[in-house]
Amino acid sequence: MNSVQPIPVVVLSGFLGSGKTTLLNHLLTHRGGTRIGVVVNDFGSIEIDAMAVAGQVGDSMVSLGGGCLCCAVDGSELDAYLEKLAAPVHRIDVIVIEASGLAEPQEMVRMLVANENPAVRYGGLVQVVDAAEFDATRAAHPETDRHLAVADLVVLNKTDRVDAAERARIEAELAALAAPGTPLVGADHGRIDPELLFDRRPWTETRGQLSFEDLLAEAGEHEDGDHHAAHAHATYESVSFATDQALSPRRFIDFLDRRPAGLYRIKGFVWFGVPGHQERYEVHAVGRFLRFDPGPWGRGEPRRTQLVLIGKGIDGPGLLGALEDCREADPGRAGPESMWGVLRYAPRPVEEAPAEDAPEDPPGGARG
Ligand SMILES: Nc1nc2c(ncn2[C@@H]2O[C@H](COP(=O)(O)OP(=O)(O)OP(=O)(O)O)[C@@H](O)[C@H]2O)c(=O)[nH]1
Repeated sequence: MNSVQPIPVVVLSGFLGSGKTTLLNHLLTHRGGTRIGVVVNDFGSIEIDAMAVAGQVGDSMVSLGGGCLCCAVDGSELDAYLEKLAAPVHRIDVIVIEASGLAEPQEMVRMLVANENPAVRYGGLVQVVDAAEFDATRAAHPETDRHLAVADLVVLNKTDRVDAAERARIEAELAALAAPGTPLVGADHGRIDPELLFDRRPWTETRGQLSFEDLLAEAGEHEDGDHHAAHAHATYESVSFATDQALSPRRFIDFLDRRPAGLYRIKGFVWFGVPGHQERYEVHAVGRFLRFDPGPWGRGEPRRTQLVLIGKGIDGPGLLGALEDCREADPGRAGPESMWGVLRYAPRPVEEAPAEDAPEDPPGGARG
């Protein structure tokens, strides 16, 4: 059985000039030891420094050429690019697609969800909004509202260009346009915490020996850390939860369904212990987007649940209490139907999985 987890593919969408490239540059320079694969329309605006620091120049960078990504590339072409990026030799941890400012994000999401390559998985849709141009963009491009409705995370960028009252007004409008519970993050020059989108590996985890490039990037991180990165981190809170008891799949899904909008990200793994579903379920939530990836436990690895929750203005003790209430003392008695809620958010069973471990047909797709 293949224990390598599929690489999440995050789509960065937003109207022309909203700040997608700026945000992508920020992610590239604050990625820690994480290796980011990038798919963009053109490299013109990606800072060469960021690319060099990220060690992404060369084969793992893929340009789709000019024009609108969705229109210019059909599904099979995108699949080929993703396959190239996902080749084990690149050791890519996350792929970010910067959709052209004119792209229909739904189309991109559809292509990714339909992608049959087991090496990648759809990882959520981030919609970047220009605070200063919000009204003008909506008036000229009514499809903006539709794009907001399908976003998993909304980034209100260019907050430096509006005053507090204007920002509050736009935030209220965005909350009404986005699906209920969609988190909204404010940003100045795209400076969001990269942890909202992917796990940042520490340098030591990915490198045996630091190369010159790594040292350069590390120095850059520390230098910058005093300003942007540290600032971004300071505005978020994170809470950790761990238990050796199994979690009730029904209660955990209920917890996730009711998660507050300020809870931007959840990552970790869960042990449900339900007969036929003894795998380790990796959980990954970005905003409203939710995904479970079942996989094998390591040899001798204790069965347990470990989660990190990241958000702003979240009630840490309340969340931990709610997670404690999800614990299940006797998971062996649960029927397979108790897993349906979880399996709705899991990918199709992998072919190599032993028959007795293969999940039943889930009653829905993997989209949250
Ligand atoms: N004042 C201000 N300017 C910003 C901010 N974010 C980005 N910009 C500027 O806005 C312009 C457009 O930003 P980009 O990151 O290129 O936007 P984009 O969405 O990638 O643009 P397209 O590729 O044309 O769709 C650039 O001049 C940025 O420097 C911000 O938060 N505040």
